[in-house]
This record gives sequence, structure tokens and C-alpha cells, in this order.
Amino acid sequence: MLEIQINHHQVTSHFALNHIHFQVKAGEIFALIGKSGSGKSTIANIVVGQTVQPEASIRIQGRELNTQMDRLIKVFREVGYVPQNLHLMPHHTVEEYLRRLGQKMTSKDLERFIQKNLLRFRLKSVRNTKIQHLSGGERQKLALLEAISKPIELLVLDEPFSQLDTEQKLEFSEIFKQVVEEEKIPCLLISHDLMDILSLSQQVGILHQGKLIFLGDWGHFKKSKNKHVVKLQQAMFVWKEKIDALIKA
Ligand SMILES: Nc1ncnc2c1ncn2[C@@H]1O[C@H](COP(=O)(O)OP(=O)(O)OP(=O)(O)O)[C@@H](O)[C@H]1O
Repeated sequence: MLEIQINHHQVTSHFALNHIHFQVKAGEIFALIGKSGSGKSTIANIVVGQTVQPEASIRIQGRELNTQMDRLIKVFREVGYVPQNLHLMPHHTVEEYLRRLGQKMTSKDLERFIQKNLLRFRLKSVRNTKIQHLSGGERQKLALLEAISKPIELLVLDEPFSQLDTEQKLEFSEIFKQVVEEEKIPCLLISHDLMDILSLSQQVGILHQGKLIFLGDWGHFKKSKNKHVVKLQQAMFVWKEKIDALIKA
């Protein structure tokens, strides 16, 4: 279980996070959505340890990660993080990159790691392609692979769908869902688009001007009368009508 508590974090004179408190179970995807500038990435940066906020509490199985010891490293070692802007090595091929990730393994384990992950992440056909020539979807898969290639206790993805087309989103969603189930770790998924997270997450948090204005599962979401949630419900209704009409035509 991951528990995040940020009572107050002043980012600028105009923007602060307030009363952020939520929990994510192992094997569960918690989607944090909100408009641009609502504070999603600020939360992600605190959760992964990139922003120093001594008063924030990031607990995994009741153990506090945000301690002075853990502050010595840039990202908490327990976290697998896929940032909004990926930092992959452009001149390496996919296979070379995997060899780098597994450089401390025995040669037998390394071969097993490469074969398993090329299959699991559907990257076999591009194993000899340089990263600079990969599609957005392939790069995103490689970043997720890297995030889970070390022992981690939680996973954070910041806007993984923003550069992907519809087909790539579908493929990435399938792989991502399977990975979270297999790894049995809590996952925080940041997105600005409700459509991208609908079929993926069990819990959803809606962020508005630095505050969580909704927190719950999709059953609660459906029944909520909060004005911001009602707007999203209406958008979903319009999509449903359009999709139904297309299917019937
Ligand atoms: N390092 C910083 N310096 C100044 N202002 C910042 C900094 N980081 C964030 N902000 C401000 O804090 C607010 C929240 O930003 P944040 O990036 O968390 O929003 P977001 O919801 O992730 O937006 P987006 O979806 O566009 O990425 C914004 O008004 C932003 O300008």
C-alpha cells in the first residue's frame, strides 16, 4: 500500500498544493487527472523524490520514504519512474540498451532478461533499431521496461500517452496493465485525458488548482454531483452517444 500526504506545498506565490491525501493498493492503478497547471507533475515530482518537500509523507507499507537518508539520492530508490520527457540513449539500439540495464546480471540471466522483455514489451522486431529511430510508442515501452528493470515498490508514470496515437495508446495500455498486475505494486498514473485512463485505473483523483476535488472509484465517479465531475460525466455521455451511433451505422 502506498500512502501520499501533502498538507501544504507552496510552489509559487500564486500556486500551492493543499490537502493532498490518497492511498494506492498493490496491483492497483490510481489515475490522477486534472487540467494543465492543476499540479499533477508537482505531485509526481514529490512522490518520486525529485522535489524536496520535507513535510510531505510518502509511505510504502507504512515505511516513510521521505527521510533525510533518502534525500541523498535524486529519485527514491524504491520508485520506478517514467517521466513526461524521456531520457533514453538515442545512439544505442534497443538490445544494447537492455544489455546496459542488465549489466550487473550473469550472462545467462542477462540473455533471459533480454528475451523475456523483448517478448513482454513487444519490442522484438526493433531489437536492432537505434532508439532515435523508434516510434513514440516503442520509446514509451522501453521507458516502462527500464522503470521496472530494478526492484521497485511503486511505479509512477507522468503523461505516458501524450505523444501516442490511438493504436499506440491501446497497445501501451495492454502492456502497462499486465505489468502492474504481474509486479503487484501500486501505480500512480498522471494524465490530463479522461479517455486514456478510463479502462486502466481502479481509482481516480481529480486535481483542480492544487486541490483534490474528487477521490474514489468509478462507481463513486458515476454518482458524484461535484460540478467538475459532472462536466466530465457529460463529456463521457457525448462520447458514448457518438460511439454507439458509429457502431450502429
Ligand atoms: N519550478 C517551478 N517554478 C515555477 N512555477 C512552477 C514550477 N513548477 C510548477 N510550477 C507552477 O505550478 C503550477 C502547477 O504545475 P504542474 O506542472 O504541476 O501542473 P500540471 O497539472 O502537471 O500541468 P501539465 O498538465 O501542463 O503538465 C503551474 O502554475 C506551474 O506554472
